Amino acid sequence: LKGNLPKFGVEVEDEDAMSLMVSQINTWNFDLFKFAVISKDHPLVSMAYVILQSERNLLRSYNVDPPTFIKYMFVIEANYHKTNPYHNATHGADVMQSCHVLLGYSVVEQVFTDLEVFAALFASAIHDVDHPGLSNQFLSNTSNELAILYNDHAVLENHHLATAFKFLQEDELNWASGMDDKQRQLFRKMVIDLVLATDMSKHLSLLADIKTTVESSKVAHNGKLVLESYNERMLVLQGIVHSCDISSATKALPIYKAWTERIIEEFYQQGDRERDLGLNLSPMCDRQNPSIEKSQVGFIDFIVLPLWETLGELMFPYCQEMLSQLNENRMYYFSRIPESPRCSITDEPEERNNLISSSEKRKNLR
Ligand SMILES: COc1ccc(C2=NN(C3CCN(c4nc(N)nc5sccc45)CC3)C(=O)[C@@H]3CC=CC[C@H]23)cc1OC
Ligand SMILES: [Mg+2]
Repeated sequence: LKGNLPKFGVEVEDEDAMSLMVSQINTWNFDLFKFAVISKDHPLVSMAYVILQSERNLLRSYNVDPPTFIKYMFVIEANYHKTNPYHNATHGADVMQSCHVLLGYSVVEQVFTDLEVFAALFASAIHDVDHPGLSNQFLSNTSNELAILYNDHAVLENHHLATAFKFLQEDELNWASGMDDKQRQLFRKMVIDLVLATDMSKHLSLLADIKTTVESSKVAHNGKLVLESYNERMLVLQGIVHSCDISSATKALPIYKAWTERIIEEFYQQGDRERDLGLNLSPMCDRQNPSIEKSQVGFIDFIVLPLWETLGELMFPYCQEMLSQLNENRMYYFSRIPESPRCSITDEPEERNNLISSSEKRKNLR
């Protein structure tokens, strides 16, 4: 079935503009929003084709029929909700492209087999398919059928995986029929382990395990990571995919701000439903009590920075640009944390004179 596929997997208006973007596919500050426009709203199909076929020639390595693979990716892309401000196909393409950049660094290149690289890139592409724009906690709190089906454990992540693999069962979408059974079994196992590791409730244990590996990891004389067991290799790949899933704050500020606006609007939409249902509002979900700047600083300080610092150690000297961008982005939001609302005592004129305003305090701190 060798239909003549378009150069980028999908028909585009402006081949030159697309070629120019694709020439930047290995850069960290790739503009996925622009790419979504140029690919005529097929960012995931074209990203998957460009990376797996044109850049890495992985489809041929596993006898994957390109037209079948493209048909499958169109179905995956169509099952990302376009109406989600954040968890849509552009996010899937973003995590896949970020993963492609990290796996291209020499410190990990040649360390992982082609099948492991293929599994990590594919897992990134499908890791949020059919995301409802609601959190695991919300699905459990509302006894959603998915929470019942998966017994409140990694509900979304189990659903993304089951959705992606269910489509693979359909003959006209089964691009993996060319793999031998052993490869297909290992590929499936790795993709499952990788997507389940994107569940934020696993973050602290994953980070602790990666830290242990960093301490023990022997970086060979040629500057390559030496990873013995399957578990160690999987752990590093899980760390890479999870880091890419929460990489927004390490990107150029305009890109980071765009992702922040999107996740906050998605959280607000969940909060609107929680308010209507008389449920307690989840953190960061109350549009009537916005805390965007504080939430970003908190997310960076407690989650993103500790993870990326550890990844920076593991992949040293790579990932240093991400860390400096992360600090710059942190300062952007930290310096915009609004003054705390005045408390009652400042209503009395004499008390007000005694209190240094919080912005003056902050100035002194700088
Ligand atoms: C661009 O900006 C963002 C992008 C994504 C998210 C996400 N956030 N969370 C959780 C993170 C922990 N969360 C926290 N909860 C509490 N109580 N305190 C605190 S302090 C700090 C956080 C926090 C809950 C949401 C998810 O699971 C998403 C699905 C998968 C990966 C990351 C996604 C967040 C962003 O900016 C905040
Ligand atoms: Mg997810």
